[in-house]
This record gives sequence, structure tokens and C-alpha cells, in this order.
Amino acid sequence: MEEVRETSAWVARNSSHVTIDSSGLEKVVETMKESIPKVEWDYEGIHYFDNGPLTVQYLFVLDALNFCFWPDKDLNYDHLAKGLKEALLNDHSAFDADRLTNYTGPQLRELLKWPRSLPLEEERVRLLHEVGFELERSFEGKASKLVESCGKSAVKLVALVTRHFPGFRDHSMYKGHQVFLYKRAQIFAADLWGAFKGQGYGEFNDIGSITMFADYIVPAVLQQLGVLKYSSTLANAIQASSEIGAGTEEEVELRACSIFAVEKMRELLSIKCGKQVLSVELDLWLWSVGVQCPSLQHHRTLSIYY
Ligand SMILES: Nc1nc2c(c(CN[C@H]3C=C[C@H](O)[C@@H]3O)cn2[C@@H]2O[C@H](COP(=O)(O)O)[C@@H](O)[C@H]2O)c(=O)[nH]1
Repeated sequence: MEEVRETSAWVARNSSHVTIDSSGLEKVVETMKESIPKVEWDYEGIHYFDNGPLTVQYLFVLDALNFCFWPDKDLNYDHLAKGLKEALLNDHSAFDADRLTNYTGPQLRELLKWPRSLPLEEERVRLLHEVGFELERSFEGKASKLVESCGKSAVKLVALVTRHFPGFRDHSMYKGHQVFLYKRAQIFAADLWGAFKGQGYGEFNDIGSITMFADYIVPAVLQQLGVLKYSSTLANAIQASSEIGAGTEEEVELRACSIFAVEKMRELLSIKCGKQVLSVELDLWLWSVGVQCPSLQHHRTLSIYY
């Protein structure tokens, strides 16, 4: 994703609140010299998988809803994945395109077995409708058709998803520049690659083009590792759990600098240790470290993008 890499690098060069500490970065790479931590996709055992097109439909619905869990302190990503998996095991047609266009908030809650309103519930429902409607209109109702039309290119898949589904157009304006972050579109490609182990629906000749997925967990991990440094105002706001507005300089910098830092980490691993590693692999390792650390303080932004 050249536009994600280039625009994130531009933010990192012009950043006011977040900086990348090169000695912190080198230290982390140093610890990885011996062995690069490798985390298995679905190490948690929470995902639906049947090696076929229904898995693709599951992953697309999952990533359409893969954002903003923190406003409910008891809710997390695992609930979404497990809930959707259960729903599909109980009813194989639960994610048929025509069903997706009709879900209501209470039905979505019931599907996920969640006892109260979901964060940004109306947006979640709207995005499900958008997915169902556009899959039906352009892809015979099937996310697998969308993937098949990408000729084993993750870059094409991200382009196609963002072209057809406005809810996946994760971008911001920053100091007069358009910045592309594309977290959920890229993670969809990565989830396919991980779930299908690089084969079939998960075969992409250019998986190395995907960047890390700028969410709220990985920036916090990078900060804890000493790779990212925050201005004192930003550090205090995160510490106090104050909301950081979507599209503010602080928010864009947190996300874009994380992308840039992981790209630098990958480059350094290659230069210093001769080890070729994918940003997707670094991302999963960093994310798994973050979600296993309950005291991690992350930034709080209400957003449909991550
Ligand atoms: N960068 C990055 N962010 C990721 C994921 C994943 C899950 N990936 C699946 C793929 C393989 C694994 O086996 C996982 O099952 C979720 N998130 C983000 O985290 C946040 C949720 O946090 P919490 O509220 O604590 O549950 C939220 O923004 C969510 O969008 C990832 O891989 N990378």
C-alpha cells in the first residue's frame, strides 16, 4: 500500500505530538536479533474456519465490525469473533447478503449474545447493511467473489474494498494532506492470508505490501517499548483516558507514526540481521503483546475505522 506508507511517512516527518525514537527502535530490534517472535493467526482459537467461501464471508463481516470496543470496558474483539462464529455455526445463512441488509441493533446484539447496546451500535448496523447491499449489487452476494476478482493481489483487494464500501475508507486530513490508513481493509487481506495460510482465498503475491493495522492497541505497545514518544500533553490525555477526537493531529499522528515505526522496524531487521519479516507478522506479534497486558493505557477515539 504505497499510499499508506508514503502518507504515514509524511505525517511522521511533520509530526508535532508523537515522535519515533530511533534508539528505542534499535533496542527493540536488538532483542529480536536471535529470534523474531512469531504468533500464529487465531492463536486464541476464536475464529470460524471451514476452508471455504463461508469463511471469507465471516472474515468480511468480522472486519466490517472490527472497531471501537473500548467504550464498554467488558467488551473486546474476542466477543465479536466468537459471537459471529457461534452465529454462523448455528445458522449457516446468518451472513447471507440479504440477511445482512436487514439486521437491527437488537438483532445484532442477540447474534453476539451481548446483553446491552454495543458501542456505536447504529454505525455497526449501518455498515452491515452497506456490506450486504454492495455484496449483493456487485459480487453476487459473496465476499469470496470479491476476493476472487483480485488476482491474488492484496493491494488490489484493498483498492476494491475501499472503492465499493465507503465504510472501509479509513483516511484523514492532516496539515492539509490526505492521509491513508486503511486499517480494516488491510486487516481483511491479512486475515484471509492468516486464516487460509497463504493458500486459496488467502494466496496473495504481494502480502509484503500490507502495512501494520493502525488501531488503538499497537500504538500503546510501541510507546511502552520506547519506540514512540509522546508530548507531555498527549501523554497526560492518554493517561487520564480523555477522549481524543477523530481526525485531530494527535490521533492521526498516533496511527501514522505507528505505521511508519513498524516499517522502520522491518527495514532495520533486514539491514542489521538480514531477516525478512512482514509488517503483518510484526503487527500480530505487537498486538498479541498488547492484548495480554491488561494495564496497557491506550488512546480513546470514537471511530468506525479501528
Ligand atoms: N493491529 C491490530 N489490531 C487488531 C488486530 C485484531 C485481531 N486480529 C486477529 C487476527 C489474528 C489474531 O488471531 C486476531 O484474532 C483486532 N485489532 C484491533 O484491536 C482493538 C481491539 O482491542 P480490544 O479492545 O483489547 O479487544 C481494535 O481496535 C481492533 O480493531 C490485529 O491483529 N492487529
